[in-house]
Amino acid sequence: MASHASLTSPTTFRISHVNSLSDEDFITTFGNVIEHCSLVAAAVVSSRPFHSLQHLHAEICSFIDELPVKGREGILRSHPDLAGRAAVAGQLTQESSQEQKSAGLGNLTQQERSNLDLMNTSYRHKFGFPFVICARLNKKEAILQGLSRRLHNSPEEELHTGIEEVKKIALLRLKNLISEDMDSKM
Ligand SMILES: NC(=O)N[C@H]1NC(=O)NC1=O
Repeated sequence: MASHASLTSPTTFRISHVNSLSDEDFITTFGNVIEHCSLVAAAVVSSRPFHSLQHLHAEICSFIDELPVKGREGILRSHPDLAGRAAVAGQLTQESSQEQKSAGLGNLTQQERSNLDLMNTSYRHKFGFPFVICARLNKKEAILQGLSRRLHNSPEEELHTGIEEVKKIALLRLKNLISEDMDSKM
């Protein structure tokens, strides 16, 4: 089973190349670093030049942190349920599909699937957004345990925790797209 940061991407860019992309190409390339939220890439494009992958990630995180509650909830709502309807219908983004597979979510027992479905539904009902966790940093057992535990949290705690998970997902997606080599000084 794959562990974190081990998913491969066909192309990795040097940070100098990232800084030289047209705005349009930058948004196309980084448009799904935050799932279905190309607005985030469009927002940080004007912060170039970035001196490193971490710098780009920090700009993305600051933009998200400055959003009002509705905006941060919207980011969470842009994520598909883990092993949910979109996954079953084969409608996940390539990134999400790989991440969910790496956690073993493509390989659930019937019992695990029905637990996950029930808890995903309860979670959405309680908080109004889906349960979000960085699948590449967790195996399916940890995801099920985390979901069961987090269901007891307050909406404020879950908004915070979900967004922190989105930032972890974004960092790993960026690592798939940008090489961290000697060139990362620009
Ligand atoms: N619901 C949810 O956590 N989805 C996400 N997690 C992840 O690692 N990739 C996703 O799409």
